[in-house]
Amino acid sequence: MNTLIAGNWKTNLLADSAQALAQAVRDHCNQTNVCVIPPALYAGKVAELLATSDVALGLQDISDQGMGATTGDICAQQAVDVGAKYVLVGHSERRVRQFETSDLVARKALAAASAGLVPIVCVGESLDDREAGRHEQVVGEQLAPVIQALGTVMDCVVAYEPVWAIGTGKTASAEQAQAMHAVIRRMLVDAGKGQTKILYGGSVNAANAAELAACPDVNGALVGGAALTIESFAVIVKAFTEQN
Ligand SMILES: O=C(CO)COP(=O)(O)O
Repeated sequence: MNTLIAGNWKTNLLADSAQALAQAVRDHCNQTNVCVIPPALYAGKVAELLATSDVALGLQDISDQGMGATTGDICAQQAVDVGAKYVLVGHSERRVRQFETSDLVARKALAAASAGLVPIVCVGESLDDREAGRHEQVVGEQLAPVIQALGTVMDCVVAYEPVWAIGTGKTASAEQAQAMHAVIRRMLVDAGKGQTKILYGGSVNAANAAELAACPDVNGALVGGAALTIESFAVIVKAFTEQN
């Protein structure tokens, strides 16, 4: 199964609903190519619920620093300790609201990989960038420092999430997604990382998943809103699993 379908729960859900959703994913999508990414506060409980399943756990962010004096952060070693396999770095909500630079994102990706986590590196252009025709350049500039920082590390995932498609109900068309994924693929191939999975994220839902999954360079999905109900998430998981 050369695909990955990750549900990013962002800052949604409380303890009870997070546990109920984890149980539902375990019961309906018990596959090694599925990952849930709950709020960090609930990661321990979710990890317990997933312990006997094939579903992987991810976290939404980590510090670029190791253990020590970084109040409020979570370090890579702690993410491993709680049972995480994946960690998102560079989500646009953090690039925009927490002013994260691509250099910081690259350091986070390296911190994750060095601790044995698989970083899911998020890249994506704003609406202004797309309308100005700068989208490929912007995504290239976001990805380049990460590729350089990761060096010979092979176990990473890239998620292309156009900012204008996140939470807006406005998905990139299959053509737009494939075109950008092909650009990303070329960069990865040039760096000797051609086998890296490239996920698409941004208003993926039960209705559009199959069309996106059919794109040759779309190897999975990073799902936000539609990952919060098992009905839609299970349909997305099935669509990508069948294509890959
Ligand atoms: O940001 C996303 C996943 O990380 C996408 O969110 P939506 O699926 O809600 O658009």
